[in-house]
Amino acid sequence: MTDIKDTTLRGVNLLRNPWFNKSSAFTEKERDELGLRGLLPPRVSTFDEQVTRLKGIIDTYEKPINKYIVLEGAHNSDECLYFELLVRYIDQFLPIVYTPTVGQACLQYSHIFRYARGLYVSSEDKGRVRQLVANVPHKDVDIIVVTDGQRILGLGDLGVNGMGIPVGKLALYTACAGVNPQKTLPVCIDVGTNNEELLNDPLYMGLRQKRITGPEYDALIAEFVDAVRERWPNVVIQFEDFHNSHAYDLLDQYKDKVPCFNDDIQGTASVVVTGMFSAMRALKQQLKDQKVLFLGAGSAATGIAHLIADAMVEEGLTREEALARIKLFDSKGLVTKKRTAPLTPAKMPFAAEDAPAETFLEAIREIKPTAIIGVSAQGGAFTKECLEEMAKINERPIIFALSNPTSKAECTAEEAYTYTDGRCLFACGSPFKPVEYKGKTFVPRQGNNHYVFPGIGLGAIFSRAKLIPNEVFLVAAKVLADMVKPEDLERGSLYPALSEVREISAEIGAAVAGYIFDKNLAEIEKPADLKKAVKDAMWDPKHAHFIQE
Ligand SMILES: NC(=O)C1=CN([C@@H]2O[C@H](COP(=O)(O)OP(=O)(O)OC[C@H]3O[C@@H](n4cnc5c(N)ncnc54)[C@H](O)[C@@H]3O)[C@@H](O)[C@H]2O)C=CC1
Ligand SMILES: CC(=O)C(=O)O
Ligand SMILES: [Mg+2]
Repeated sequence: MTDIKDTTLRGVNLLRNPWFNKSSAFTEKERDELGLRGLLPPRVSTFDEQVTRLKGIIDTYEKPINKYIVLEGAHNSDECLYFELLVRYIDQFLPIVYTPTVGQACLQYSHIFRYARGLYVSSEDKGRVRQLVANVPHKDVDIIVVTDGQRILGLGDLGVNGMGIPVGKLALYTACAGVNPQKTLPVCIDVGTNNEELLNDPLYMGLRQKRITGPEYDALIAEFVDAVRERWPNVVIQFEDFHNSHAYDLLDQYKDKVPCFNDDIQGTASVVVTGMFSAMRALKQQLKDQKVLFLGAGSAATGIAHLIADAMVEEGLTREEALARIKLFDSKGLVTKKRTAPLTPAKMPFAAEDAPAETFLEAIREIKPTAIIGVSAQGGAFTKECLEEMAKINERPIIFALSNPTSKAECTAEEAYTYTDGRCLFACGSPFKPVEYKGKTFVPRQGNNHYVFPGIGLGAIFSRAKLIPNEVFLVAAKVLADMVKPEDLERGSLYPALSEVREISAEIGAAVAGYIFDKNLAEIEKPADLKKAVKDAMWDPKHAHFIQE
């Protein structure tokens, strides 16, 4: 037997270490030689038996949040077992460790907290972030997901409670793309919170202060980026769920210096462009002929809008023509050049000359979009009237209700199919069950960055990318689109089944790595068979052997 794990841990310390613990699966010989004899029930379990046992425990809980708590228990006691469960039952457990339940977990984070995981950097740590980073037990870290908790899904400012998101995203890196969990690090930057409810919650675990911002904030982030790069020079940094007021600034500041990306701006754009490509296949139309109206004009909307424009330009439009086909409607109405407050550089290119509409419904009537894309965190904002209007204007309207968690979705799948008389092409941010409408079963799938960020990160890690160019997000969108089968489209699915996600991530990983190699942005030699090399590099959840049997 090869691959013998080397650890100095013995006895109970081994059982308490989630990277090495096999619990009841430690073999007779391991129990003898590692000081475990007597610390476990006598019969050795198989891995399958352990999976069955854990699944059985989780299945006894009805409330998703309780399933989350039990799953996190497993995450923190035996990572292999946790990830095997996720991989085997991805459809069942993704909605628990990710949206929507992770949203609930973040809301309650300081009340359900049991195990510390990852790295917390607070504004009180200014000047000593290197010491904090030195305390991290990981030898190597390939990828960090970092948030400051200010825009957690569509739930707003959750301060340090936002740590649930980096933890969940990194769980997907391992389950969906085979990134070694021992080389992943969730990070929460705590600069305070402006959420009064949390500030008044006696159990809240973050700093009890209003958020710091400005130069002090920038300096803390810079100190953090420098410290992690000093210890792990190739580490990929994924910025996640930062408020719009910081998201673009951070990306602009670091994208040409370190291998990083903003998942909400760039990962989301990639997955939504895939959804549009699939819709084009179903409609037998081209992207360059669409008119897209967004509800929301923040990080996600502008990221998507720019990548859709890029894809339209690839189809032959000039940039000006492409931009003119896209409009944004935000909390102040249609984004126009007539606004008194200056528009952000991300919004500016899409600004209409004038505001012919006060409400979103009026905007639909006026602009006559072929697609509406909701990234506004306004649950129910795609009203019956909006959906009916879209169905009046279009034979097959494109309706993407992408806000998370489910409570923030602009409409449900059922509403979308019902109010468009079963004619719409629909995608959602959080999962919805299949919908029966007039004898047909529609299977809505998620236009959620989870289809792409694990593969993009995998490609960047594999190639030891120096930088992550924006073009890879269109590369990933095309790879994912190619994996959508005619049978998927038949059922109204604009994305492949989640059960294929490891294959999807391997394909995206290879394509992204290929792009990075070709642009001379890789720090290693390109292997002859890149796809095989990427696949071979993926980590599988299998318990280690500690002793030659
Ligand atoms: N499906 C997916 O993969 C992703 C979904 N999202 C979701 O998109 C939502 C927005 O995320 P971000 O763009 O990062 O947030 P953001 O805060 O940057 O943008 C929100 C936008 O919604 C607008 N808005 C607020 N109230 C509105 C109203 N009543 N009517 C019209 N517009 C309104 C705001 O003006 C702003 O432009 C969140 O719910 C998030 O969960 C974000 C990233 C990925
Ligand atoms: C999916 C995601 O990244 C978000 O809702 O923020
Ligand atoms: Mg996000």
